[in-house]
Amino acid sequence: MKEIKRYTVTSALPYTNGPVHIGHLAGAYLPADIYVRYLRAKGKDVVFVCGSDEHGVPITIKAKAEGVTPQQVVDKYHKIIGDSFRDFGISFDIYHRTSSKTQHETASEIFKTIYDKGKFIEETSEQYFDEKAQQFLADRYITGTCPKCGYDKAYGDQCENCGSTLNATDLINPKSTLSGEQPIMKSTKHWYLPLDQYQTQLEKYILEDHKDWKTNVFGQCKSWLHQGLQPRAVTRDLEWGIPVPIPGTDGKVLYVWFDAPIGYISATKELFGLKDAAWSDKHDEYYLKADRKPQTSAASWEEHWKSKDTQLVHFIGKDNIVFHCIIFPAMLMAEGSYIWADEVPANEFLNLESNKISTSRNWAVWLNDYLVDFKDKQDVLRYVLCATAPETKDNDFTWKDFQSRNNSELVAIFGNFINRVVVLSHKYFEGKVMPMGAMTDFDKEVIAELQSYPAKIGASIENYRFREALQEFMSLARLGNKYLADTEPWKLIKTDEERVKTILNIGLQIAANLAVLAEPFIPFSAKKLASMLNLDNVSWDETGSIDLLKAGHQLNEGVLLFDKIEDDVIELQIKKLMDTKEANEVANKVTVPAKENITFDEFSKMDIRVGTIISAEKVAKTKKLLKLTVDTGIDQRTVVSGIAEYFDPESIIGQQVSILVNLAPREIKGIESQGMILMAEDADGKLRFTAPTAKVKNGSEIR
Ligand SMILES: Nc1ncnc2c1ncn2[C@@H]1O[C@H](COP(=O)(O)OP(=O)(O)OP(=O)(O)O)[C@@H](O)[C@H]1O
Ligand SMILES: [Zn+2]
Repeated sequence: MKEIKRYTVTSALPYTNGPVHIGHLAGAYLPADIYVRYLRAKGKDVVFVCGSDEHGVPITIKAKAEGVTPQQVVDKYHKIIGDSFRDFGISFDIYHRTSSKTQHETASEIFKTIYDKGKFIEETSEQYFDEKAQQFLADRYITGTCPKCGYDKAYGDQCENCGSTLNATDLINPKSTLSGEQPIMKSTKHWYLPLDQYQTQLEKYILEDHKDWKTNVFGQCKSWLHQGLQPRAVTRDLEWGIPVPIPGTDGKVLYVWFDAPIGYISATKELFGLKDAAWSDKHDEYYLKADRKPQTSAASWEEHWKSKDTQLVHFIGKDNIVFHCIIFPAMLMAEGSYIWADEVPANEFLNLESNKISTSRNWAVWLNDYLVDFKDKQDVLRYVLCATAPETKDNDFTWKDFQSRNNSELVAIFGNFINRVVVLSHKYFEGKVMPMGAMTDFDKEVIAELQSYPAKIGASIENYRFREALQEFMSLARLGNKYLADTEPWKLIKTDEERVKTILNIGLQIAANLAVLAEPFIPFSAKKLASMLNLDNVSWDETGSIDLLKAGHQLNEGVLLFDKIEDDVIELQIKKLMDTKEANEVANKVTVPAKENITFDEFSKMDIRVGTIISAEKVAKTKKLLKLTVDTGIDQRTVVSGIAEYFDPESIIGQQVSILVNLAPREIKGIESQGMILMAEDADGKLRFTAPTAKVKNGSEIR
């Protein structure tokens, strides 16, 4: 085990083609933030860096679609994303961006070093070219069928269905996303990182030295290495990006995945460069903390990237594993002077109400929207996303679960305990901490349990088991709640005030411990609680003690930490999602092609009439069927119709309908159905009656 002197913690650079959603948070940002806040509370040296990933094809596609420049696209989302991270309490030391000068310099320098060492392969090859757009088609400029899984919307660099990393030339039936045309082949020169030459070194690095990585991460790496690594192009024929830093390469830029991870390095560089003079000038631009410089004694950014005693930790989602565990380390191996990731605690994916979160389909809970709709409730989302984080397998976020975790855990357990102990202290002892008297055996048991929590929570965090850590934390809140419920100070106050002093002292010590231990998870509430308790500057290592608040210490007024979230608030969010779903269905619905021609005689065989529904009831034990009685003008007959999901029986009595009366009767669920009601099916799948625009006599023929 290496001795760790300092930590460099990174979260995946969010791609600036949209705001951040709850999937991003659960995958790469919230766990990192919890980890870093914990390290800070432990007094460790740490920098936490991130920034916007601003290059690459999707940005240029978006810019084109919106009629603006790529720079305008990234400026817009850099601000939306940066603001929302800050307001959500993601405590980056710097939120940088890859379009910055420092990034251009750093990425160019690293490329140049590898180039000068002769470690790239230079190769002219045939690449797809769109003749209409006069452009080479890299990455997302080309789509086609994935050769691995057959998905027909795979991109030139990756299949989002099976997760395979692809080369554009692997695609079956390639099409340009610029013109929709089939591209031609044209030769062009590119630089390749020969990953195959690093195979042995990577195998040792991962398969031998990092058997401790999370199973999902280790498993993916193993399968990559097992397949055998191939050289990978690290340049592209594009305008938007970091120009290839060698002469005669006009119109070529660095591949976005070569550029992006270097963003972590340049962010750290920028941070250290700003330490003095420029510190206050750059607060807004880089989301620096006015009140807190990074907690590190390192003299330069290099110590955080080149020292063997630095622990480098990348927080990412599962689709980024190969880039962080194989490609980025291989780049740094080729460069030669950097350390490689020590830990890559990648998460699986969070889904939303059983569907994959998607920026393009607007199936997401957007952080910037959440912060408006749930003002001052950052901690509720932080709590729920941590409690349900997809640490070992994909997981689902639902609004009902969000509501119930708030109401039955945060409000009913944690909030309730804090409220009781603070309110009672004010009521009985003017908000003063009373001295501890004789302890009962139960008191001693509770205190012993309290003492075990900081180490348990800490160990879970250090092992990247944030859900478990949060559960331990809540167990301590539960312990506090139970302690008061069992000792019932509100009853004892009439007979034994001395005993109540001890009970509330113990209760307040638990509350004070919770204030410190809560900080990594729910920092806004931790701060409120600490201020209620008039508690400051307690470090993680001081917790577990029953001496955090001295006898005679004055508490401040109590405030509620959490409040109940009502049904209507949740229903509104669910409705938003339903509206999105409907809009997507309508957008995706293709009109069914026309059927084959028929003769007039064939048409005339159908006897369609106008009738009126005169009674309707649900068919027992079915979801879809209604039993209708229809006055057809000829007779009154029974029709079984599959419309129960769309209409209440009572609401359709009196409705005029079109009915095919000479359809041969048939038995449905034991009822003879004599005819068929004609319905129109809308794009969203909803059924509507087809009826004359004004009332007509029952039995009128439709011809
Ligand atoms: N649903 C999700 N669950 C967990 N992690 C996710 C999810 N979606 C994205 N991530 C992670 O968030 C980080 C930033 O993602 P990035 O900006 O690259 O967006 P993305 O993966 O293209 O997502 P989207 O397609 O939804 O915009 C990455 O590490 C990615 O793995
Ligand atoms: Zn695929």
